[in-house]
Amino acid sequence: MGSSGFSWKLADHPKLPKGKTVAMVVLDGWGEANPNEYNCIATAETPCMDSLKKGAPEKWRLVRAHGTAVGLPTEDDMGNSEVGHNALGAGRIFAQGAKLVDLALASGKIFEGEGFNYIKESFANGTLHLIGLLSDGGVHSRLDQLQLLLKGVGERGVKRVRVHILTDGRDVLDGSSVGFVETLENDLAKLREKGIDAKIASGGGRMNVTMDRYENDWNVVKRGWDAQVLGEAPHKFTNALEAVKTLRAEPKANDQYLPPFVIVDENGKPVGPIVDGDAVVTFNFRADRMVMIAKSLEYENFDKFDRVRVPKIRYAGMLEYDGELKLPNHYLVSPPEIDRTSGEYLVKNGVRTFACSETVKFGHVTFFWNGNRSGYFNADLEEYVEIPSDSGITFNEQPKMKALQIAEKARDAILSRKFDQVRVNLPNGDMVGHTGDIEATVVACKAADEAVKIILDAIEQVGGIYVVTADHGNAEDMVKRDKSGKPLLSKDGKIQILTSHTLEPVPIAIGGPGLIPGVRFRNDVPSGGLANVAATVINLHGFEAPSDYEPTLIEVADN
Ligand SMILES: O=C(O)[C@H](O)COP(=O)(O)O
Ligand SMILES: [Mn+2]
Ligand SMILES: [Mn+2]
Repeated sequence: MGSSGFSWKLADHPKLPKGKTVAMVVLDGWGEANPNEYNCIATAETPCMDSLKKGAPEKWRLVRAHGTAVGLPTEDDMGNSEVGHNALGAGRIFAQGAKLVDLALASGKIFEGEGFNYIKESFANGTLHLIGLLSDGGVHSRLDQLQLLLKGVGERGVKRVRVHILTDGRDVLDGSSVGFVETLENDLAKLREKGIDAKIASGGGRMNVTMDRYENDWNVVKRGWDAQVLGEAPHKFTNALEAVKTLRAEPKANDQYLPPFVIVDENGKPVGPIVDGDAVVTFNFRADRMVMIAKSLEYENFDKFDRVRVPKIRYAGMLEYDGELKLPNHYLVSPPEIDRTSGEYLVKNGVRTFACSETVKFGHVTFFWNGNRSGYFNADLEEYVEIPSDSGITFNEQPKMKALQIAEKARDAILSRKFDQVRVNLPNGDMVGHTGDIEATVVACKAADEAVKIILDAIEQVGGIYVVTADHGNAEDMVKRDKSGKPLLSKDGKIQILTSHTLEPVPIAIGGPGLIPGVRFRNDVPSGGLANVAATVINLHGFEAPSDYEPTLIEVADN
């Protein structure tokens, strides 16, 4: 124990034994909603998850996974993987990036910090480039924050601004990109009225350009580099609105996957390549899909693709995206300090941990789980296994994804008895849900359910315990609804497919032969959320949770 009285040592739980293998299963994008034709989870055959639900209320319940329960600004904010896994792993609710940026913009502190002062030095002789996701989704970025940033730099001496847009259609409705570009163009026109040379310089769909994650496909980042830095892309337009409208008119085009484009002047010259002396800000607050571009902009030694020309720039992230890598070096807003996560506590108390997912969600059960920290706490006690995801496809083409392989790895880890906690993320409901393909999402949910069954069977064999939950909703509702809950129709009478997450609560189930008699969900934490899960899991490993953690969801009744 240090002089402050702090200790990593967890007290023994008075009733719950140690040494049981605990499987911690996170179904990504798996919320609870009434059955109907747009609820892919209800439509799919999910016998395993259905049987868990029969354990309600003692072994199955719902927890909150959106809004303030996960540190987001308002109850209208849907949950997402970052805040969901942060809460699951850290056991406390931290004000998250979205909120911290809001506060920094409202107080003006964002314009006084080290990061802003650093990029400001380029304002006199260079261009300020803003790169990020253009939508009001609030998952990775928010349009109103970009607007305030533009206004703020305009008031602080910027002479030339170029915005490199990434269209969304994943956290917001497909087709909404057009309206967001119009709004941004209005704002840029206002800056021009003030004598600032402000334009959109390039663009592309977020899943095709720049916003890859966990190094699944560096080509995505390269396409962005080519357009943003080199000013090269297969499509050239003189105006961004025309670009987005034209590219969207192609068969099967959608906002998420628009090809890269650059904006050129009347002579065909790109209006905003990034050159020596410029400043760059990536304005997304969320980390996972900014780490790769941050590396490409910041690292001197970089071999993931040929950058061709590496401009000498001042670069800042909206936030620091990786606390362990200190990436990037400069940022406008400090990230939440997510410390003392359950992963770190458990490892420091000797709990041997195995974590696994496929690439697209691998960082969720490692990096996000551990408070946006990469790497192991103790490589002797931990093993993190990444199964390579398919790349270059949309996941409705392969809706089963790697669920089976993840489950088999988890099963083997459980049966090996080398680990006390085996933690996985099953991506299907979420990744296929984001494609908006209802049929494929039903297949995806079935595959996830089969994977859960494999893991629970292994837990049965070793006398262990399982915790099955989810990080936020997605596949349980695939249609945009009006306030009364009725599906919204577009002008041509078609339903509007919801590709995004939802505001729904998620299930949590506990069980397995290792659960001692009397363990059940308490009924005095009705508003429990994802942050209550960490204390629950710590208890199931036989320890008391740290006193400042959100309360456990379980109790041991005297039988
Ligand atoms: O990044 C994404 O894929 C979406 O914006 C959010 O999905 P996730 O929070 O489940 O990763
Ligand atoms: Mn998720
Ligand atoms: Mn998602």
